[in-house]
Amino acid sequence: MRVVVVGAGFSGLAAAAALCRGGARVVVLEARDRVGGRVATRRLDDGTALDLGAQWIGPTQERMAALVAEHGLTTFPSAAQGRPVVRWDGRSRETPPASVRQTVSLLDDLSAEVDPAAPWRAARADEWDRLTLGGWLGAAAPDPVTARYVGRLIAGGLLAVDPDEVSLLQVLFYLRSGGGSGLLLGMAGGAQQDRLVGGPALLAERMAAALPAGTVRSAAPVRAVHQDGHGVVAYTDEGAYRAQAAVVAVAPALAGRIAYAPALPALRDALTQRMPMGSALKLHAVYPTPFWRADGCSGVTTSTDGPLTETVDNSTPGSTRGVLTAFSYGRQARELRRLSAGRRRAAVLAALVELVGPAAAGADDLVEYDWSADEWTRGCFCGALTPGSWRDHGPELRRPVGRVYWAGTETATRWAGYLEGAVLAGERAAAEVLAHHAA
Ligand SMILES: Cc1cc2nc3c(=O)[nH]c(=O)nc-3n(C[C@H](O)[C@H](O)[C@H](O)COP(=O)(O)OP(=O)(O)OC[C@H]3O[C@@H](n4cnc5c(N)ncnc54)[C@H](O)[C@@H]3O)c2cc1C
Ligand SMILES: [Mg+2]
Repeated sequence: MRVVVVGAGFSGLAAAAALCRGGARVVVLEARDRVGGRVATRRLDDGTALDLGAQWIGPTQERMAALVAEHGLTTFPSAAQGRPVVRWDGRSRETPPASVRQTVSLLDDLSAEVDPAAPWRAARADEWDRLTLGGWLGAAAPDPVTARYVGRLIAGGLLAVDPDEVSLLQVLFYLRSGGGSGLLLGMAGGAQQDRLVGGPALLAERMAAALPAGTVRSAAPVRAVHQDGHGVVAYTDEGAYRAQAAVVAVAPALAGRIAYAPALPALRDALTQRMPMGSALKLHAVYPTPFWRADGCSGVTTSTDGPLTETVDNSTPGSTRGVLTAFSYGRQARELRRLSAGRRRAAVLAALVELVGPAAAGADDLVEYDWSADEWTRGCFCGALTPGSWRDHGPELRRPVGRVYWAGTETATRWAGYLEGAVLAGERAAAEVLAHHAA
């Protein structure tokens, strides 16, 4: 059997490997001139490596751990020594008040009622999907500052959206899919625990290299997918690829930009119109040294206000330079995007000064990459359904359309939105193809 995979991100690469193991002949068509999708490494002239896209893996992300080992790579723990700073309504403290833990625990409790494979079946699904996280926090959080902080951390930190543009149900799904807030928000013991030596782009390259020679065609954007009773044809600018089945391993927002013949069923197409990509900016401030460590600070900050929701010490072992990586989400990221590069740099450095002290003004460099402006990603970290969309459109996330199967991290039921979810989704789609079409 011949199968065409659209997209050589982690999901497409994992699907291709699983299909090959199952005896299929596979071609992976990738729009970019590189594999990996939402991962990329930038090397500074002194060798300091910056992960512009995904970078962390952690406990319970078993497929990623296995792939790292299988492809001869290793991890190192994220830097976490020293005191964190919580910027709370204009003042600095070391930990957030107990009201934060209480409010996040309420979310964890509610998420226990959501099956990540079918969130629309939760007893209170309709109520929770009508309500935005911001609306829920307004009533459930004990005070407005707690509401703001939790909104920024959960809607922003997890989905890169504003609390007012995401439903409570979507948030509960996401919390459940990643195993709860303790895992999702954690550095040591959580999703931000480890980084890959050489960066995740290197793993993607090795996954591609392990496929039979010639499997991956890069610089081959798929413009159209046609199907009939006999097979599918994927059209690129260079040629047509025939197969028995196709796995589309891109986010729904991008899958919807491909032309299908026959046209997609109404509900499936409507799903692609209701799952916008998040709005995160990941910015790396590069310093001669990690100066914050001398003050006993970890470089890990969170805040209730300002353009940056969180920062981490992202310095790399082997480099003497200090890297402070900052994240801006939703509306704050959109406001930063509207500024000129010079003004954005000034705004980011001013925010860093407030978080870690005056030395933050002396950055050698501020390295940014805007995934929202990248035509083959269009936003990050992932896509999320808009409020009110789960009941009618959620069931279409993984439902095949004839010979076309859907992968990509957005379709995962475990670790959706993460590299782990991407791999699991690719392997699930591959299993569906192998089960329905004779090898
Ligand atoms: C800044 C940032 C930070 C992140 N941090 C983390 C993290 O620390 N840990 C974590 O686990 N996850 C993180 N994520 C999320 C993670 O990157 C994604 O979940 C994962 O990479 C998604 O993989 P995918 O294969 O589903 O999609 P993608 O990586 O988007 O792959 C899709 C591929 O399809 C290609 N493509 C698109 N359209 C077409 C077309 N028409 N024809 C052919 N090819 C096409 C794209 O070029 C791309 O290569 C982060 C993401 C970003 C951007
Ligand atoms: Mg992919």
